[in-house]
Amino acid sequence: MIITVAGAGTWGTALGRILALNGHEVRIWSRFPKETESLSAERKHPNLPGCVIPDSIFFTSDIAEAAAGADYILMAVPSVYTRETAHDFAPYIDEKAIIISAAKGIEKDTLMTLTEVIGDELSRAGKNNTVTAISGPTHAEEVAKDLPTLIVCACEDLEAAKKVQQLFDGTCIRPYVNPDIKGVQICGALKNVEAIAVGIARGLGYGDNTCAAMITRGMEEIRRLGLAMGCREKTFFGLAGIGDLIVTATSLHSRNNKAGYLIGQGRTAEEAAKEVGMVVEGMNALPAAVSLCEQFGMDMPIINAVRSIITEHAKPSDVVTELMNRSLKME
Ligand SMILES: NC(=O)C1=CN([C@@H]2O[C@H](COP(=O)(O)OP(=O)(O)OC[C@H]3O[C@@H](n4cnc5c(N)ncnc54)[C@H](O)[C@@H]3O)[C@@H](O)[C@H]2O)C=CC1
Ligand SMILES: O=C(CO)COP(=O)(O)O
Repeated sequence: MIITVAGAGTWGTALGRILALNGHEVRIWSRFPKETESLSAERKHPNLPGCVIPDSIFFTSDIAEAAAGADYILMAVPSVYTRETAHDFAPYIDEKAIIISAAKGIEKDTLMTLTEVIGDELSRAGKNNTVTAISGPTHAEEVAKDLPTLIVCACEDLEAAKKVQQLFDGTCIRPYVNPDIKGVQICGALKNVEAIAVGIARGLGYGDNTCAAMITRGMEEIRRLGLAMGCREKTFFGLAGIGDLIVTATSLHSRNNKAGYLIGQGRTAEEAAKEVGMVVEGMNALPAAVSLCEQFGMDMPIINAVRSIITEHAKPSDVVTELMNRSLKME
């Protein structure tokens, strides 16, 4: 199969590498010629130490060249660039190509999932390609080392989801299928905000009890919102749900967890994001998460706590005191 990866960050590169090693013809596109030229020449990614990029991968910053004849377009740019990238790719995408969204986020102004954003741009260009999503506990740094990893391939069209599943069969990634494409993406976007909260708790010096409690209650608030949005309950207890929240809230690879830790240690959100130096999707997703809570009338105390700290500059320790002193409830 010909697979075009849009996005030459750590995730696009790690996915491109395993798909190329699995026998597919892989092209990786980045908007920035400097990035593609350096990756093509060096065959290594600055943020994936020890990972060798196969010689067979072709890098380009030319969309027409990247998309021509591709069977799959795998979108791996950060969520805030998904719409413009889908818009720019749309005219060049083959009508039979399946789109795979690998980024995690919700569009701030429309509250669309990223597959909805991509579908919207395709339909504006007169296209109706099937759009799928992949998600799960998947740090690029570990996939780049071929460590066993599990994902879900999500699409209401199960045949399309199974085709995406087939692409990964034989790699270090064991792929499952999940028809609940909305639930999978709500989990992927919101777990990043919850992971910032857990990172803040760590940065404040709290212990494993606190972190486990926040992961558990964080998942519960995502589940409540997801159910109100019509998602499948099982998704929240699966790879894209609790699986991804656990890895993001506990892994030293996690940019969201790291940004939260730095905030807990006293940095501002801007300073923390700068220090992390890669995309912190939980910060991008925060406004949409807050809007969804309001729209669906949901009480989401941990997401609200992150909002108070990041957007209202509340003192993290005061916010934790407030959380602990909320009225007593049934679990
Ligand atoms: N890194 C990981 O372990 C995983 C990341 N993801 C998701 O994948 C997405 C991408 O993340 P990473 O690869 O880690 O990001 P990254 O921070 O490594 O890379 C950012 C990339 O964004 C691209 N970019 C910057 N401005 C752009 C623009 N205007 N248009 C198009 N591209 C632009 C750059 O080419 C750069 O390579 C995120 O949504 C992330 O949540 C999902 C699973 C795992
Ligand atoms: O989505 C991810 C792991 O599944 C990556 O998380 P971070 O963006 O926090 O590194």
